[in-house]
Amino acid sequence: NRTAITMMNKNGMVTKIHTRIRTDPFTSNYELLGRELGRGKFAVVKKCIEKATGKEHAAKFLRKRRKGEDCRMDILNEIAVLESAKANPYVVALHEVYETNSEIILILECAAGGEIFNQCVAENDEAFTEKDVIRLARQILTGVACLHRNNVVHLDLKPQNILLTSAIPLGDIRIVDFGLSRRMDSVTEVREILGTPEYVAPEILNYEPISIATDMWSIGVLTYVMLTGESPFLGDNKQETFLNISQVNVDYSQDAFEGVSSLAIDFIKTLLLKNPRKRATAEECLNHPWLNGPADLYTQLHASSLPSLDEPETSQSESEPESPAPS
Ligand SMILES: Cc1cnc(Nc2ccc(CC#N)cc2)nc1Nc1cc(C2CC2)[nH]n1
Repeated sequence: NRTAITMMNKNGMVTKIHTRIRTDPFTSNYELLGRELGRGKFAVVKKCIEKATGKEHAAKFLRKRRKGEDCRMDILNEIAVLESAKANPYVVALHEVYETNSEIILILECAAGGEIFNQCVAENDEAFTEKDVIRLARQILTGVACLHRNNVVHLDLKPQNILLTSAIPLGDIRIVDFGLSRRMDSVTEVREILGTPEYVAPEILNYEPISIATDMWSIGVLTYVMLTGESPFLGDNKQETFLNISQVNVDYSQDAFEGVSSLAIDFIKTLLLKNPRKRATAEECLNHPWLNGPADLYTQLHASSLPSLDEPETSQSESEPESPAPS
């Protein structure tokens, strides 16, 4: 049972973690529930119950040895990032850490609503309304703005890594999986290829420096998926997907955005820009009119393809936006 660990990563950066790493048996204090919540290449997540309190948690089992390499430092990096985000209401909370010979086990807050991915691809009334997306996007941006203020970049933001405290009624978001995250100090340029093909930014494909703007690209993709249910760059294979990203081939047609306001499209366009320096920051996004309008009325009256349903057909062409609604 150690108290604080100071570690040096390959860039020579020193990181300190304060979470006690317990070596008594995890099963003495937790009961595993059969349901597997998620599975990554080197991790599996299962729901568990803390015996002392009866509280539900998510136990993330991380293998220390991967492809013959000792990856303990990478896991301690994930713990350090979670610790640094302890005050961030939209980042999943870290409760305890256990270590065995082969694994490190993170006991994390359980977000019972699951991945927003499920609602992104849901049909009809289970899918998000634009008003839902505005509220969720504000929470994601608030959480990411806090990470970026601490020079932490997530590098794997996607609908599978944004969870909900509750799906029905729609709860709050929790950002999870900091397995690829980095602390961006001014010196080191992170150039390894990371992330999930559909959501990675062009600079990752070109092995150019990664920055907090890399996360902003992914938020653009995430918002596109939440509003349309489609993944903007997904091709029939990896090469096609990479080409779509590199050329920023995005479908902003009224077909793709049926019933979605033109302000929402403007918002996405501030993020899906090839040049990272031109992308909006999380703070700038939070000031975008799409996220600051009179929600209901505005989005109804400005849905880019539908005339407002309760208005008689006007001579105006459908695509012309009507005068802004009275506040
Ligand atoms: C109900 C539930 C359903 N599906 C997932 N999926 C999922 C997605 C990404 C990762 C990748 C990670 N990390 C792990 C599981 N997590 C759930 N609850 C969690 C999951 C967690 C912590 C983050 C594990 N708390 N509550």
